[in-house]
Amino acid sequence: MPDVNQSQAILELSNLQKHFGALRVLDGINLTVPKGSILGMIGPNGAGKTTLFNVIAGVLPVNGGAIRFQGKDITKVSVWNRSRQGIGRTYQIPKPFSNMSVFENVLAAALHGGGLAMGDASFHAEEVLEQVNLAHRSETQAGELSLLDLKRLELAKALGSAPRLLLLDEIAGGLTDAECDTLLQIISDVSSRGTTIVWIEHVLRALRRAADSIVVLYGGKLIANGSPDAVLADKAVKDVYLGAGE
Ligand SMILES: Nc1ncnc2c1ncn2[C@@H]1O[C@H](COP(=O)(O)OP(=O)(O)OP(=O)(O)O)[C@@H](O)[C@H]1O
Repeated sequence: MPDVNQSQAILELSNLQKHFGALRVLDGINLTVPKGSILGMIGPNGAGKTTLFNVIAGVLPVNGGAIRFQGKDITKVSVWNRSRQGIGRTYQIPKPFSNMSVFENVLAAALHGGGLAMGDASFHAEEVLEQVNLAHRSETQAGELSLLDLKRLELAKALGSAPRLLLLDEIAGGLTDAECDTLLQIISDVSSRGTTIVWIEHVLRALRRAADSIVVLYGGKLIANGSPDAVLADKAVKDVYLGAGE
């Protein structure tokens, strides 16, 4: 990753620590995410990737270290406030309100996550559904969607709060190659509109195509950080991760 001075950084993690009892899941994470970039994150199962997202989003408190977002220390800021400040996320297992329509799900995100008033939230929800190509299913109950459309909805819900930083947690999992390409197109469009993306993903072909750089989490630390080609060719990375098979 190129050197980034503070004005170009949207997110800065300094010596982050997160422990579950004796388990040091995050053990001194230092990371600077440049504004406008797509940063891929990989690591073996259980490495702590989702925990890192939970810490950045404010769902879990840290045991040490600091998180700066858009130049401000947000280490002790509530999850609700972080969302209002511009941190959005998707979940590994999408859990929309199944009995609500697609539109209502995104509207709820815009109202609660984004803090928009009803009129603005409604307008924004329509825009976001256009952006992820789900507008034609606005009135469909979320529980009736195909996997790809569920992923589109998960993305739309995250975009509902108009994030400046979007955390994607394994959004390409379970899709066919063609479906993955469709999703990549949408994510690339989100990025080109100025949203910074940190993307945890096991589908490496997706990161290879989309990411500006990739970091590898292992043993509580980031053991690699560089261009997709360099990181995925790195011997230490292959040993701890790719050994499991791409
Ligand atoms: N709330 C919690 N309490 C105790 N241990 C937890 C908690 N959340 C996660 N862990 C543990 O922390 C470790 C990291 O889990 P995490 O889900 O962050 O890994 P991951 O890298 O996202 O894995 P995967 O690729 O399988 O999604 C695991 O050993 C997990 O069991």
